[in-house]
Amino acid sequence: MQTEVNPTDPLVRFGWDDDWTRRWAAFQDARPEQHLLPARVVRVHRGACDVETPLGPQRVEIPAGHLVPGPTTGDWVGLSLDGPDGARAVGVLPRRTVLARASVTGRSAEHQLAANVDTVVVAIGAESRTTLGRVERFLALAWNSGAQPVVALTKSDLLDDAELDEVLDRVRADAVGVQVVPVRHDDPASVAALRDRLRGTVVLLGSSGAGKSTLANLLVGEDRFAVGDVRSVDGKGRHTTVTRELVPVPGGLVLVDTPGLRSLGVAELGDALGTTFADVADVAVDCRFSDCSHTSEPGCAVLSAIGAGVFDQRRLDSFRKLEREQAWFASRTDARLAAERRREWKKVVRAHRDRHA
Ligand SMILES: Nc1nc2c(ncn2[C@@H]2O[C@H](COP(=O)(O)OP(=O)(O)OP(=O)(O)O)[C@@H](O)[C@H]2O)c(=O)[nH]1
Ligand SMILES: [Zn+2]
Repeated sequence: MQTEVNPTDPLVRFGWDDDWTRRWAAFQDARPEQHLLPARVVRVHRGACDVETPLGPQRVEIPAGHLVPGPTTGDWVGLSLDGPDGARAVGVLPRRTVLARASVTGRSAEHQLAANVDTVVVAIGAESRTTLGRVERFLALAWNSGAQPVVALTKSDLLDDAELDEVLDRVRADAVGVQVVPVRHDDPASVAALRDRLRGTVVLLGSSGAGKSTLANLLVGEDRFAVGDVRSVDGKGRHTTVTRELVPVPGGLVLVDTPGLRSLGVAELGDALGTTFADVADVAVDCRFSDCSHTSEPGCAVLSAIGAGVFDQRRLDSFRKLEREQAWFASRTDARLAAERRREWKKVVRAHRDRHA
């Protein structure tokens, strides 16, 4: 008896699903003359990537500028095996989602953290009194990527029941449309409850010490990620996971390990800001003036809602802060584009002058 072996089966552990089968068929149809293999980017190096292929892991060279967009962790790529010097990536499959942030260097280019993420787990230490503004920022980042956010309220064992209920209420009120799940490392049932809400490729985001590595280990079922007060001795400060990796989780998830996001900028959030602050945005449509700043205008529905206790002033402030940041980012991007246009224009002018000199 013969059973059909699907050549992409080994990739299921790395997130291959029916949707990717379809996307892959379209990708191949566009390149009928090539023999291609699908592969997922597990780790990105300068000029090369580690990928997982149906034949196992492999390192492929990616010459600078060879692939646009450059592959990022989580991308699916097409590998050609026809070349003289081993596997070569010929293209990146259209992405389902992209998790990105404004670059740490302050330059205006977005910094891509991971591609094709389905679920973003925002880890918040229940005991940490994390400013909720920070949570909203992580949520906005998640919504903006196209992935579904879920909040894990970690270390819930550090609070008594009454305290936990209070924190849960507070976080649930601010995480509009997002499941908030309390977890603790000594309670497997709490981890299972979280896991039930995850699907596909999963990223853990959260402040340093929020318990991401602990949670990752619990999900994977082994101690793969360094936990806790490990500090590097190179003087650079904290020890965190430095390479992003895809780790298959038993039961069909793929975990992307991201280093602690220390300076988390908000790139162009677009609609994501409105989704994160759906409660405020829903009310704001009832303001008398369409450009209401919700500070002192008559007929401001947002201020009325704050007065009536629908949400608090802090939430509005947080919304405004992220809005300002977004506007700043957009202006930086505009400035950069304008500078590029000027440079292009100078080239044109110079070429013109040279021709007529
Ligand atoms: N009491 C308690 N402590 C926890 C729990 N989860 C994590 N911790 C502790 O919190 C500390 C930080 O946990 P990590 O998992 O390293 O946090 P992290 O978010 O990965 O931190 P970075 O790697 O710096 O980003 C460690 O000392 C953990 O032992 C929990 O459920 N309960
Ligand atoms: Zn208003």
